[in-house]
Amino acid sequence: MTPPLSRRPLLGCIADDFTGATDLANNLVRSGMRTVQTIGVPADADAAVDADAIVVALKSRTIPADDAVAQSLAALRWLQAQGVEQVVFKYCSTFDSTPAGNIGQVTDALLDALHGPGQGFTIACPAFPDNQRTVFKGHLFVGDVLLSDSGMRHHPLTPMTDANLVRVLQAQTQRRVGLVDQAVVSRGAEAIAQRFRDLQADGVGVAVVDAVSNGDLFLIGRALAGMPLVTAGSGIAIGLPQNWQATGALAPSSVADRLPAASGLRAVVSGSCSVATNAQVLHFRQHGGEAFAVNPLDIAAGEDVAAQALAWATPRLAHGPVLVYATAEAEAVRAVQARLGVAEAGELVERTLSRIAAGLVQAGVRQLVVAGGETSGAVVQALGVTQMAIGPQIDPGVPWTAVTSPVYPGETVHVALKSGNFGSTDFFTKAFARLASETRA
Ligand SMILES: Nc1ncnc2c1ncn2[C@@H]1O[C@H](COP(=O)(O)OP(=O)(O)OP(=O)(O)O)[C@@H](O)[C@H]1O
Ligand SMILES: O=C(O)[C@@H](O)C(=O)CO
Repeated sequence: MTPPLSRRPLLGCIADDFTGATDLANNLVRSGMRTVQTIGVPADADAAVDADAIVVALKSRTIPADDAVAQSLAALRWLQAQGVEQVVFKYCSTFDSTPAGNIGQVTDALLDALHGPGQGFTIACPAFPDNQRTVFKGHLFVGDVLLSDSGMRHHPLTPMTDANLVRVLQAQTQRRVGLVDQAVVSRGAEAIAQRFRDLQADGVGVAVVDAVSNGDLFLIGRALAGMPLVTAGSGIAIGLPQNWQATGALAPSSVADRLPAASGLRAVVSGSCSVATNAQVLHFRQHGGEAFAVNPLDIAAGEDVAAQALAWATPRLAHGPVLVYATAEAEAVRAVQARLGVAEAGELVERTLSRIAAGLVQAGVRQLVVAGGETSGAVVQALGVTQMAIGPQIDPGVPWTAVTSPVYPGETVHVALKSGNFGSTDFFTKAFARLASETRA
């Protein structure tokens, strides 16, 4: 049964990875929506969720497109059962995908489900200016360089070698892809909405939308009022809540959840090989942090690397946060992939890091930072997490959360899921200081 109107969430979101989900939930909370994040599609179809927005976190970014579509449609059906008015399909601000998927394929499936086969219209807008992701003339920039000139060209699973999003998306979708460029966006919400109508009349099904500032995202957000499906990065959260605030359906709520006080031991598990994470690992080690490097070739050779890492970490945990990392520079990653295969290398490392994370929590870690979206997905699943409450922001896109897990009933485990490219160089030390100061009684 659909929950009563007054308790219905307004916005339902489907995120294609777990760090991306907390990133979106964080931005929604900061923009005035009480937000609940679930891990996977909850089993209870009729659960009444007391929140303005729900983010369903999937791990569907790099799985086969058919599986990603099936999981996304299951999430859509569950969100529809909650009575949501609008759905956001959230992907990476660096548009992580390949011609095999999954952004275009999932977008097609969601549009088909909402509007009928081949029908409907939506946007694609990965812009997140607070994290230096901007879209101009359909081209995605990371800081001052094109996506294809950024570290993303070496991504282990989804190397991004073309910054032209119209071209990238057209290779993944059956629908025609169009563009709403900055000249239109700067003219305001009505001009943007008119351009949506014109493009749709011309047979376009998905429009890449330029955005170079939060101001653009506000204007785009207004033009998205009533659009059943929006596909975007987390930046879009800045512009959507205003539509319900304008109708009175949403009372502005102020802040993220106040999380319980931090306690327990501290650790970082990192499987991200991004430029930012490599710098963060180096910074942690150069500033005296204790660190254990996981070598994928040792895992492939049959060594019990998880047991070795835990034996190394256990006596050190009492003295401060420890770091366990597979993070490596692009050249080293390529060498490993050449030996083991891309997917196999990724899976081996993810499985090992998630066993290590579970072992660390078993050993008393209650403050855990995880770096990397795929890695976070594996870790959160290994910890049996079902829900995450969003707390204080460490850096744009990365909040602390308090997790609910039947594996740790009654325990507070604080977890921060850091997207590969997010966070300042001193993130791994700053994060714990932030949690201590923000949750102090
Ligand atoms: N040394 C390594 N060699 C090969 N693969 C590795 C190595 N270290 C990590 N990996 C794999 O690389 C992938 C990194 O993806 P992950 O999503 O965790 O990080 P990211 O892409 O930087 O983060 P995000 O998705 O948040 O941007 C994982 O599958 C991980 O297991
Ligand atoms: O949008 C981003 O950049 C992040 O939320 C993310 O999805 C990284 O995995």
